Amino acid sequence: FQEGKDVVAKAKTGSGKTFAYLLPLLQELLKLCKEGRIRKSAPNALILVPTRELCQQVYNEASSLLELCTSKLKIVQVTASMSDKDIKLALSGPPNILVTTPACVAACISKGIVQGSSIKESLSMMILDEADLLLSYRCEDDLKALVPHIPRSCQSILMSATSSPDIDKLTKLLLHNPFVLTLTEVGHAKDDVVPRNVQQFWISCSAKDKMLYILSLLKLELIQKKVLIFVNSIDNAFRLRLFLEKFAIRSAVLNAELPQNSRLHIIEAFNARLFDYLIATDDNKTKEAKQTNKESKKDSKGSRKHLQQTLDAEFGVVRGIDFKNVFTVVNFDMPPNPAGYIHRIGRTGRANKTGASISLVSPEEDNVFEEIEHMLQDVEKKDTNCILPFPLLTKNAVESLRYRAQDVARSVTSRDIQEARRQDVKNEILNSEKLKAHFEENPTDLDLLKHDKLLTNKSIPAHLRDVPEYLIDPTTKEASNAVKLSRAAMGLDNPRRKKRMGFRSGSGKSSDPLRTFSA
Ligand SMILES: Nc1ncnc2c1ncn2[C@@H]1O[C@H](COP(=O)(O)OP(=O)(O)OP(=O)(O)O)[C@@H](O)[C@H]1O
Repeated sequence: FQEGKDVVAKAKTGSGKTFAYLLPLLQELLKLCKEGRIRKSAPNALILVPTRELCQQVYNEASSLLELCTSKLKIVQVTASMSDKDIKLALSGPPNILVTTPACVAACISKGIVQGSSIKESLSMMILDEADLLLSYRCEDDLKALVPHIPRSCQSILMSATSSPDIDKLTKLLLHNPFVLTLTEVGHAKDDVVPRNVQQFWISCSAKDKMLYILSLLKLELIQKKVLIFVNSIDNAFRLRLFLEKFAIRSAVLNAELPQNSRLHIIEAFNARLFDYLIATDDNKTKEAKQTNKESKKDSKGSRKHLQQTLDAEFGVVRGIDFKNVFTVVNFDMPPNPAGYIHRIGRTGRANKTGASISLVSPEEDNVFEEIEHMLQDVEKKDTNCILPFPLLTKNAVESLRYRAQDVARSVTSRDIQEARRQDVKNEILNSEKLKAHFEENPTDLDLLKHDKLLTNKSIPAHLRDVPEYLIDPTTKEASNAVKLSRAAMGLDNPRRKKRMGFRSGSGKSSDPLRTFSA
């Protein structure tokens, strides 16, 4: 980079790519400042990310580094959700660093908010972060619109966790004879894609038994918290949340329908361990989003359609997001392809922490599971299976919960799901406004961040809240105790540590039904 070359850098998920490009970028800008070579008609550095959530994350990380710098560099983030007036205001100055999405920068150029000629004059550096995802967010045309305005002298860095034809396409489009850097962990193969500290497991089960299996994993405490659960549709997310709620397992749902403030606060609250289970849809390419695009053209009335229209085209809450201390990632629904799998399980095992992933694979998902296994075997050049059968859940343990699970699953109707979905968006819109005002005044107060509030107000019967001792076989009891012991060994239940992480005092074991359960 110091030689002025473009760089394509590939490194595993969670390995610290953000600082890896921010540090040289800031160093270069500070050098230009010192030498009086900063041009001021447009931003000097452009950081392009695929989603709004990543804009916020990168902006936060860069701001934390800038606070440590002696020369003051100005950074702003702009996204398509902002009004033209706010974007103009943000870009006045102009800032030294602009964090944005390709769609937003293309819109700024086409609306004349930023002049192409000014970019050509001022831009010294461009970063394409999460480059493997940029094209999947339909950004190709936006990037092509930007190409004529990038000066030949601009140095570009492309960061990616996976290799793909999209990366090659982007490299050809935007970089000049780049230096390709593949960063590996010490002692590991060059092409490893999954961090070695993440153990991967799978469970074979029918699609209709998935609720039963996830209930067994969570209720019998066979997996380590915090848990991030992926589903492929918003309806599935609410079906699962309502189902778990009936067993006193509280969770929050993260999806494209929610206002941006709420999405960001849900991530913050989850990071601060205000709740342990987060159910997430991957991105805006869910079944509903595709449907919405068609429907919204036809009809703009009706509450369901209206809700769906609020799906955010720049949403991508999961990929690239730096979730803190997620121990287990569960694929309740399998991702559509191997790259999706890599990004999902990359939410655990970040910054060399230990993690695990568990995939529930139905016969209909066998094909994609095989593709994933092949990809891992090919890439990691291993003879052995990379994804092992999950050893801690016995057939007996699952069967002991079957009747309860089936009864409860039947009681969650499509109507309940639509109502819960509507209610959640309504709550979050209210929350979002309150939160905005509140956090402006009390930036450290996390009290309002209760995204796992009960969706129903019916009380939970004791036989669903607690699993009776006689239903739990000795093997499961042993496994559950082992998980608890390792949790204690990691200090996750230490009250001081909890306080540090943002738990309020008074939320003790006796007041929380989740914690009263004993296997
Ligand atoms: N040198 C370091 N030592 C310890 N932790 C670090 C270091 N550098 C970065 N981190 C932390 O590692 C975590 C992951 O970093 P980051 O989000 O940049 O990963 P990434 O490689 O971009 O992942 P992804 O591909 O999933 O986006 C962050 O919490 C970051 O603060």
